[in-house]
Amino acid sequence: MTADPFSSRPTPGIAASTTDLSKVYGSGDTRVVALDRVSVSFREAEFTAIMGPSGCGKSTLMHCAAGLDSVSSGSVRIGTTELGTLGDRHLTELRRDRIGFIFQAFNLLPTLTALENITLPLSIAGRRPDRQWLDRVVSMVGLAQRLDHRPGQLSGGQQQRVAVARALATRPAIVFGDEPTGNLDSRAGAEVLGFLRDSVRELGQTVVMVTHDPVAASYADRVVFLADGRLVDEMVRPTPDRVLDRMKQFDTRARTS
Ligand SMILES: Nc1ncnc2c1ncn2[C@@H]1O[C@H](COP(=O)(O)OP(=O)(O)OP(=O)(O)O)[C@@H](O)[C@H]1O
Repeated sequence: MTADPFSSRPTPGIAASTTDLSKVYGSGDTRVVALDRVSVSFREAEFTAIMGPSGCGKSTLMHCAAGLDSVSSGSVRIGTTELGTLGDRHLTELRRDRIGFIFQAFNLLPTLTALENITLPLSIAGRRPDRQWLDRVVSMVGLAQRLDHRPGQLSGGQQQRVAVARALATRPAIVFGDEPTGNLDSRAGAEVLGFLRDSVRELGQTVVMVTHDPVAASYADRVVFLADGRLVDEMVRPTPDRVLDRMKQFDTRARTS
């Protein structure tokens, strides 16, 4: 019998989850265990930051959870759908229709206007934009006056706002950001983080963001900490100082072990 990815019951309020997720790169001398049996849930309408020392597996976790990378063992769910049961075509459709992505590099198409970039995922999917939703997203990120501009005519912060609006345009089940403010100065970064938080508070979006910046993490509702490929801690209602203190413990441990 073929496994039906839609058959099993979802856990209410969970937008995405991993169960005993492991990811191993290479083999023999070059074998790296990037993730070691990580089980984590991302609740709906919650903003989660993933933190931890460099090389601890943050990006790998995000890429596996978003179906951008294969897993070595364990499972990943987006809503009710277990990604391991999907073939390539269904996985591509799921990424396109149900996941929004924001990367450090804005990844906008230079020849398209801001509006065309924002609606591109919908155009590719052959979907009509939900006008009301689009208007809310565009006004939330403050781009109403810039929709006809091309990326080259926008500042870095404005370009990343276009990328945020593009990620939200399809009204995805979950938005994943990999260091979304990594290329921005602190003011533009704060704006983008504010918009991500607003998308959670005002629009009920679910956002998961990888960051190394305690200030960025403090915009989240919850921070999960990875170390050496394992989930080691979590913090609710983080502040920059508390996150910084927690990160310092990793540094101390690394120096004394
Ligand atoms: N394609 C790959 N091939 C081999 N090893 C990899 C690959 N991608 C990542 N790794 C290794 O897996 C581990 C986790 O990498 P990952 O990029 O997820 O860490 P990270 O926490 O995001 O790091 P950083 O904060 O420095 O970006 C690291 O040891 C890394 O060297």
